[in-house]
Amino acid sequence: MPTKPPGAPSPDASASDRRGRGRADSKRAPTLASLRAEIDRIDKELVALLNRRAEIAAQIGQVKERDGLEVWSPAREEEVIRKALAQSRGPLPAQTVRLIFRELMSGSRSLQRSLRVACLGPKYSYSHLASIAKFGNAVEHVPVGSIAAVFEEVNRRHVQFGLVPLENSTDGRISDTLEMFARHSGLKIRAEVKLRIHHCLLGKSPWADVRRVYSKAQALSQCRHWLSKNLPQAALVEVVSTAHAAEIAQREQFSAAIASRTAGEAYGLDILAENIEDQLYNVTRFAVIAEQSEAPTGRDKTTLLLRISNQAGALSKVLAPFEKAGLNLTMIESFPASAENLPGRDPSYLFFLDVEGHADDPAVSKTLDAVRKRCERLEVLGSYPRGDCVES
Ligand SMILES: O=C(O)C(=O)C[C@]1(C(=O)O)C=C[C@@H](O)C=C1
Repeated sequence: MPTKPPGAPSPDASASDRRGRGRADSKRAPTLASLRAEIDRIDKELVALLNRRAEIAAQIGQVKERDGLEVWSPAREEEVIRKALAQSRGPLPAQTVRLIFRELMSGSRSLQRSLRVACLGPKYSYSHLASIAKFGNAVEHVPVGSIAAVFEEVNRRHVQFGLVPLENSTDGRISDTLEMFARHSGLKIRAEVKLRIHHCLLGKSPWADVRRVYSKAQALSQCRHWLSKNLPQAALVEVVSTAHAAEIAQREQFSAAIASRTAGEAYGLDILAENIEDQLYNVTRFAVIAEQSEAPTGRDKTTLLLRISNQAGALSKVLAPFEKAGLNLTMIESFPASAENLPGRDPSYLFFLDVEGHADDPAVSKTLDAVRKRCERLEVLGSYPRGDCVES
């Protein structure tokens, strides 16, 4: 039941009652100045506490360096955020608590070591937003020109991590990323980021004058019905990223871009329409790629790449051990093994699978041994903590 604010008249109080009580209460009612003084006192304590926390994080950094441990621990960060959300009784919204703790840990991490993360740019692409959602703002986000370049940057050790899109709930797999994994990239998935995607139509011309709409192929596809209904006259033009589309719309007349609200603000465009994605639930899953994957946390997922012979029943034979062990598969994607196929031979297929659990869990490890015997190639692309969906 809603509680009555202190000093508020009860609904049945008479007007003279209220006038009398109003005079008495005005003596006790907090003033703007007294409330602000209270906030100043709390802020003083908060700043001291935040810095105390940062000092301890810096000490953790020294322990990690001594023991040769990695600075970034996505599992621990998820745990800290989960505990903070469970302890919070409001009135701050959960999303605010999450953002505060994300930035707190981002700043603490940067005291231990400065990190660089490559993602598909330019700035304010959804990959960049996913990188901010995972690492916060106290890392160096390095926007590059293609998904292949993200892999390259990590492989050459120009950055510690890369962020690449894996799949979208409306539009399916991101072939450029799967193809890079298929080419024996040698890199591992270290964490996942599930980002809720809200698209905006951004531009400088009135909606009715828009002749061309630029965006990444997946974003155009996710807004296909909205576009055909609302902008049937416009030509749809695919470009490398949504943020690049925003850059073009900034300088070209009668053009618009489909990108995030943040990209619109960054590139000085008007929001002509928002939330134009066809599906209410439009989530892209990104992978953080690195040289190594994560240790088990008890709440993990493993991504596998399989090459299966082109024979009747081969796939069901390969999947049988998962069923026998009661292991849940959360994704399966087939992909032509074009780089490995030879002319004159039946084409073979690669399969990308997500299985719940960590490759070092005894049940998963035993199952993978059985699966390995039934396929032509099995690669563990990474075991990592399962991520929660976050707003972009
Ligand atoms: O617990 C750790 O390992 C820390 O380094 C501290 C901390 C934090 O600020 O809470 C910072 C960075 C890590 O990625 C995880 C957590």
